[in-house]
Amino acid sequence: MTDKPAPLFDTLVIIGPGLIGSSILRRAHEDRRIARRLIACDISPEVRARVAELGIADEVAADPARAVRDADCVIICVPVGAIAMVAAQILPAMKKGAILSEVGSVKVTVMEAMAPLLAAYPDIAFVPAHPMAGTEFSGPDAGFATLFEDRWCLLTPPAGTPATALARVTTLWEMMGARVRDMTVEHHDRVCAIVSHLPHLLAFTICGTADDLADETRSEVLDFAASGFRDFTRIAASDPTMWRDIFLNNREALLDMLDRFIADAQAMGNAIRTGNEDVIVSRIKRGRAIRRSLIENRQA
Ligand SMILES: NC(=O)c1ccc[n+]([C@@H]2O[C@H](COP(=O)([O-])OP(=O)(O)OC[C@H]3O[C@@H](n4cnc5c(N)ncnc54)[C@H](O)[C@@H]3O)[C@@H](O)[C@H]2O)c1
Ligand SMILES: O=C(O)C(=O)C[C@]1(C(=O)O)C=C[C@@H](O)C=C1
Repeated sequence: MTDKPAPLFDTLVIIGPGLIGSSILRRAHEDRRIARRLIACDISPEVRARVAELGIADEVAADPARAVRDADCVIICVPVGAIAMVAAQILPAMKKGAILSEVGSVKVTVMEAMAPLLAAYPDIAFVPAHPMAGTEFSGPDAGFATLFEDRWCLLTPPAGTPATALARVTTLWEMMGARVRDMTVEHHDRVCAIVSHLPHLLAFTICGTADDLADETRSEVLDFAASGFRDFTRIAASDPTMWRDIFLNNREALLDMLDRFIADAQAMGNAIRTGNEDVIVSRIKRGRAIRRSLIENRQA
């Protein structure tokens, strides 16, 4: 008889088991090679009760400092603006050698807020991660075990991160089904500004613009929304707290991408105004090519 190999972590703690946190829990609950013991901790009593009902964690806790005491790895899955506050609550309680991670959609400001906290705990390895996967839904009911399948997970380890900690977090995300890439926090925030944050800004804005139109036009928007507009409304349905935090924390990169977008949109407007078919057609062809390459890379 062969002994079963030890799981990647003995105790894995998820703080904030919403869409992302509960998806990690679901996957780890299905695949017990990831962790022997799963603990979920949330500030909301309703979320805690729901996670207990769903049965996706071995324990559900209210007090973050108590929840992390035995953890080998803690992943903070709360909105970007609350990550450092949660870290300040748990770092003093974590054991030496443990790994602290988070899944926030913005990295520069999180790293700036975390650096002074982490300086007091040199024995904790901090390995930020960002799974490029999600939906417009939030909360523990929205999660699913295959959310990260074939998606990218971007890691932004600070200089000096122990190689073993980085390797374990890489393995964790690979076991979640993701493909993993390391990058700097600055590069991460610029990439996400164009591929995720600007598209959401445009979606929220176009829905607002349509809604601001006269009553008669608004009814037409609703009547005929089973079209291109509908695709914008999906991401425009996303959580206000999460997106407020993303926009305010990735301010510079997002505003830079917005300026570039406005210039390009104006160029397209000019082409339409002057009847410049070549510019119009080449833009459309570029869009089609990008869509095709996403499909080929299994990202659409
Ligand atoms: N939704 C996405 O598509 C997506 C994708 C990748 C990364 N992210 C990032 O992941 C994080 C979580 O997003 P989500 O969509 O899972 O959010 P969510 O709203 O579904 O879940 C967040 C959970 O955190 C809890 N929470 C909030 N403040 C807390 C605190 N101080 N202490 C303990 N618990 C707290 C909430 O009660 C909630 O259960 C965010 O930082 C977001 O930017 C989101
Ligand atoms: O698919 C969606 O609904 C998402 O909004 C997911 C999405 C994205 O923009 O791609 C949103 C925010 C994240 O940080 C990562 C992924």
